[in-house]
Amino acid sequence: MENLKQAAAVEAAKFVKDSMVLGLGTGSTAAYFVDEVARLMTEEGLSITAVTTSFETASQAEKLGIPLKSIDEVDHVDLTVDGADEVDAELNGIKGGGGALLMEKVVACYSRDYIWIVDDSKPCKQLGAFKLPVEVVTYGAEQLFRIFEERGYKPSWRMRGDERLLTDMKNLIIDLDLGVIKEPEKLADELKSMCGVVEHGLFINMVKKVIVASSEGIKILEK
Ligand SMILES: O=C[C@H](O)[C@H](O)[C@H](O)COP(=O)(O)O
Repeated sequence: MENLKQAAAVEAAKFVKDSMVLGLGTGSTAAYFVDEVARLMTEEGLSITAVTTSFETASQAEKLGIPLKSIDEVDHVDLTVDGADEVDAELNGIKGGGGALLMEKVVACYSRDYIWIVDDSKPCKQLGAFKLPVEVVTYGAEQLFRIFEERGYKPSWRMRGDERLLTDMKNLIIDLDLGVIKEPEKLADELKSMCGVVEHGLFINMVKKVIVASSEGIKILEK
């Protein structure tokens, strides 16, 4: 599995050009891409500026000497490369398994190009086997949890040890166990309209290319 994640990351690095502003994703697959960007800088002399999607990725990039800026300090992002938890045939997906969905979505929104790198366990027919993360402000979170229960969305708090996980942006995550999501766009609209919901892990019509690594090799899915 680790080899596949790395293979997808190395493939994505082929789209990196000198002087780019890169968005660096979060998670075990994206971490290989961050390593690869550092290698391109040191071994091939590329000059890169990066924007990160979590404190965890920022810490990795800093250790590797990749120059970082915040999303508010750059006038554009050329390319963002990130992992995903599920990807369907339309290249819609679920992200946020590592709790970084909000910063990931913000950086993706402001990126000119956006690629996902996944191993072959991630593509699926329909989204929903993976619990859908919803990031909510702490104030009123119990009300949202109760409403999700009433709607049959089987919510659970994202935990870190015995405590509710606080995201990098100091919010909570409620995971919804929805089963097959028949109408992702409708659900996305519903969630976005709920008071106190900051963001959800449905990434619809955002990614242009998905690099899938399997033991057979690399496959690139494009819109
Ligand atoms: O919050 C985490 C992110 O959305 C990750 O990109 C996603 O969970 C995939 O992570 P991994 O590559 O570790 O499976």
